[in-house]
Amino acid sequence: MSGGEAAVLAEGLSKEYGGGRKRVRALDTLDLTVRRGEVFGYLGPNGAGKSTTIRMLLDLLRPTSGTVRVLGEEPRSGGPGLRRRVGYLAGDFVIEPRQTVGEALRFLAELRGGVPPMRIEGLAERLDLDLKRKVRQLSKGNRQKVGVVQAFMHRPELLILDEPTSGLDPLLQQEFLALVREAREDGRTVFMSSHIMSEVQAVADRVAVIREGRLLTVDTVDSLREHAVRHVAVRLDEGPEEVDAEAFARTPGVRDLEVRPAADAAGGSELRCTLDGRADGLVKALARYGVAALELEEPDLEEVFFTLYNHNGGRETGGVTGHGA
Ligand SMILES: Nc1ncnc2c1ncn2[C@@H]1O[C@H](COP(=O)(O)OP(=O)(O)OP(=O)(O)O)[C@@H](O)[C@H]1O
Repeated sequence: MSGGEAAVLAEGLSKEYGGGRKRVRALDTLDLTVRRGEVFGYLGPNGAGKSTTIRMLLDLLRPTSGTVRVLGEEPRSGGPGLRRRVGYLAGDFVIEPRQTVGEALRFLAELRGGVPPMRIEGLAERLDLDLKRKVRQLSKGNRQKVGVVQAFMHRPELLILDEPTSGLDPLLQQEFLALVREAREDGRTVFMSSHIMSEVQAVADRVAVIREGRLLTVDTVDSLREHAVRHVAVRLDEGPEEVDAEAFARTPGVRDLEVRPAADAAGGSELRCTLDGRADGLVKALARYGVAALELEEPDLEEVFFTLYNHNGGRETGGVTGHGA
């Protein structure tokens, strides 16, 4: 095993479906490195190419061109040995409907070289999954839980999760995110795709954003947050006529400035603006005044993604939501 290598390495990875006039370029010369031990979010709207990428990592699809390595091996030649080191949750996870959940999981556990029954029971309990139910009786959310358990149960070095929280209710999404954090604490690597920023920002160290098969950006969540737009509201003791609005408007990062009399009759004024990036300039400009109250909204990374999706490359895309749709 080559511990120093990246968990996932893709170079010039491209995939085309179909031929002739029906040809679809689903992925276009993608370069990607997922480091060992990180939680890596893979974000993009529907149809961006996320599942296509993931299927190539698992050798369920072969690239049209380019190369990919997973845990230092080529998916194509890694065989069962490599598959045991990886936990995979497919976007369209399906299992044999006639078995009970427990039987299905025990069967999958055998394929992965064995898993202590307590481990399966513990995960099922955390996700509130009944092992005695027949698979065919399960709701979509419960089937997704089976998918989560089978991906995590053998403590794989690398977890590859395609839209893992789809169908899970909010409480279980939290439990799922706790599992992801625990995997990272154990030094394992998680690669998870999503079209929802909020769930990824809660756990990911870095995120890649793709659209129409191309990589738009790769960055740490912290850095994205630092560069994100925030809405600011400040209550000043001074009235609007005493506030130098122009000086504020010139402050680096400040946009959409408004200064108006405070809503109540107590005098003073209310300053509102949006802030791009760091807050230093604004804080220094405010220091000249009496600041009665200050609200600095947490940066909304969803806005960053809307901007990336909609302004990079010019064409509009849909399919991005801010909530667990
Ligand atoms: N088997 C296929 N044959 C033809 N085109 C395909 C096939 N699979 C995917 N595509 C197309 O390739 C593009 C990328 O699809 P992909 O499923 O990888 O996107 P995705 O980001 O995973 O989106 P979603 O979240 O909707 O699954 C889309 O335009 C899709 O229509």
